[in-house]
Amino acid sequence: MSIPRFYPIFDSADWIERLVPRGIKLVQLRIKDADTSQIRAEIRRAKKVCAAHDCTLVVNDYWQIAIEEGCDFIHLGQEDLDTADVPAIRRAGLRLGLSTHDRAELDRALALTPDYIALGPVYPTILKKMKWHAQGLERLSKWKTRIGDCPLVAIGGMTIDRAAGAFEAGADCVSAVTDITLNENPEARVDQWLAACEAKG
Ligand SMILES: Cc1ncc(COP(=O)(O)OP(=O)(O)O)c(N)n1
Ligand SMILES: Cc1nc(C(=O)O)sc1CCOP(=O)(O)O
Ligand SMILES: [Mg+2]
Repeated sequence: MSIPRFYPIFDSADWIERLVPRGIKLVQLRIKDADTSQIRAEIRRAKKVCAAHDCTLVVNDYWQIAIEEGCDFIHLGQEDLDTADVPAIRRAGLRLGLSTHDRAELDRALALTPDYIALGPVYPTILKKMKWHAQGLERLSKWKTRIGDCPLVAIGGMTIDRAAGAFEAGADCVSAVTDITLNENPEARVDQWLAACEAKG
C-alpha cells in the first residue's frame, strides 16, 4: 500500500487543527513529556480534524492509547519496540511505521512487515539530539533497494529544496518538522510542500 508523499510531524493538536485543513493527507502527532490524560485529549482532537479532512493520523510512541482511542496508524522507534506488543497492535488493526538508522535496525524492522520504514536523519536535524550522523542520499537508495515495495520515508533536516533529491534517491515520502514549525509563515510553507510533493507525484 502506498502512502502520501508529504508527511509533516507536529507536537500538538493545535498545530494539526491549524494546518491539516490546507490539504495534508498524512500527519504525525508526536508529543513528548505529557501525561496520559493530556495525550488522550490531544489524540481525540487530532483524530477529529483528521477525519474531517480525510487525513491519516499517525500517533507516535503511545501505542496503547492509540489502540484504546481507535486510531489507525502508529509510529514506533527501536526503543519503543523493546516494550511494544506488536501482535496486539496488529490485532487491533493499526498500521505500523518504524524508524531505522542502521542495517541491524532495518533487519529488525523488516521482520515486522511494517507499513512504512523511515530512515533518518537524512540531513542533520535540530529537533532532537541524535547519536547518528547524517545518513545522506546514497543511504536512502540502499534502503530502497533493501525494502522494495515497503514505502520509504526520508526524515531529518528535510526541506522543500532537499525533497526532490530524496525522492530521486528512492524515498516515497518526505517527513518534516522544523522546516514548517519554525517558518515565519507555516501555512504558506505547508502549501509550498504540498505543491512540491504533488508536482513530483
Ligand atoms: C516518520 C518518523 N520517523 C522517525 C521518527 C522517530 O521515532 P523514534 O526513533 O521513536 O524517536 P521519537 O520520535 O519517538 O523521539 C518519527 N517519530 N517519525
Ligand atoms: C523525530 C525525528 N526522528 C528522526 C530520525 O532520524 O529517526 S529525525 C527527527 C526529527 C525531524 O525533524 P526535522 O524535520 O526538524 O529535522
Ligand atoms: Mg519513539
